[in-house]
Amino acid sequence: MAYETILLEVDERVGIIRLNRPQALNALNAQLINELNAALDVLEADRAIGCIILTGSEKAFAAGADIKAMQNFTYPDTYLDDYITSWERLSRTRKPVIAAVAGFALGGGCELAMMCDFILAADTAKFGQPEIKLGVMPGSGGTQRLTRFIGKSKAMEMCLTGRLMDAVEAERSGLVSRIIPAAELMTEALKVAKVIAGMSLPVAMQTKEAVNRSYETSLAEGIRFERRVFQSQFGLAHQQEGMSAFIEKRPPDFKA
Ligand SMILES: CC(C)=CC(=O)SCCNC(=O)CCNC(=O)[C@H](O)C(C)(C)COP(=O)(O)OP(=O)(O)OC[C@H]1O[C@@H](n2cnc3c(N)ncnc32)[C@H](O)[C@@H]1OP(=O)(O)O
Repeated sequence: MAYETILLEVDERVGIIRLNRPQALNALNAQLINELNAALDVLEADRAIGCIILTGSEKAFAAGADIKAMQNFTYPDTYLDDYITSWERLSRTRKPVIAAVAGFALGGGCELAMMCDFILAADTAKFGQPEIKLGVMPGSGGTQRLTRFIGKSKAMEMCLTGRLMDAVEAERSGLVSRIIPAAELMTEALKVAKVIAGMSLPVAMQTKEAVNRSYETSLAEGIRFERRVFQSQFGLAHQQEGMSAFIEKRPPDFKA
């Protein structure tokens, strides 16, 4: 497939998807979401890929849903076409996904970043859910995920006022895992992604699934799930390889 609004590249076992509508600060329209979803399908189907990075430009990860495209939508348009549901494809990605965010991650852009497994933020990053200023509310998980990340009080303030949060506040609040100088963001993201891609792919995917389970279930149920999956990993050759490598004082080779 030829992509126009994203760039897709592979570096060793890492798939890098770069949102690429610079003239509109990567505003998210149907074409971009379709291309993003198609790229995710490609990377998920390729067993050589162990981790995915989603990133944007220096100025904007994504400035939100394309306001010009949705300005004249009617309620039947949004309801009958189930507007925005297709954006959730990212949250169903089974392989680990890192968001590398520089500049604006607003509205749907912040929501896409939160659908990733963790966020590495450049010191230039700015997060926010300013939809209320447009007369609507977040529609792609913002009210739910932001609240889980940073707690009710801060999420409520951000969603009700549209206030933006800088990288320092985002790190302090638990929205991002780390702040990185903007010039080093992609180098560092790639380094982290390669570490993950060097692990056993099934174990990394199961670990992701188990951590995500903690959002959706009781503690007892989550721990039962973790225990069953952990026990099943003793059926993988990668368990033998990982533990033998430790004992033999050599790096593990999880490629096979
Ligand atoms: C409602 C749902 C479901 C989800 C949403 O995400 S709603 C959108 C939420 N996002 C926003 O409200 C942010 C809108 N953008 C801005 O406030 C500003 O663009 C900015 C603060 C991010 C950057 O300001 P700056 O002055 O540096 O740049 P601009 O001149 O404003 O933008 C450059 C260029 O990009 C177009 N742009 C920016 N954001 C969007 C967007 N979300 N949709 C469509 N187009 C966008 C902007 O119009 C301008 O284009 P022109 O040069 O053609 O005017």
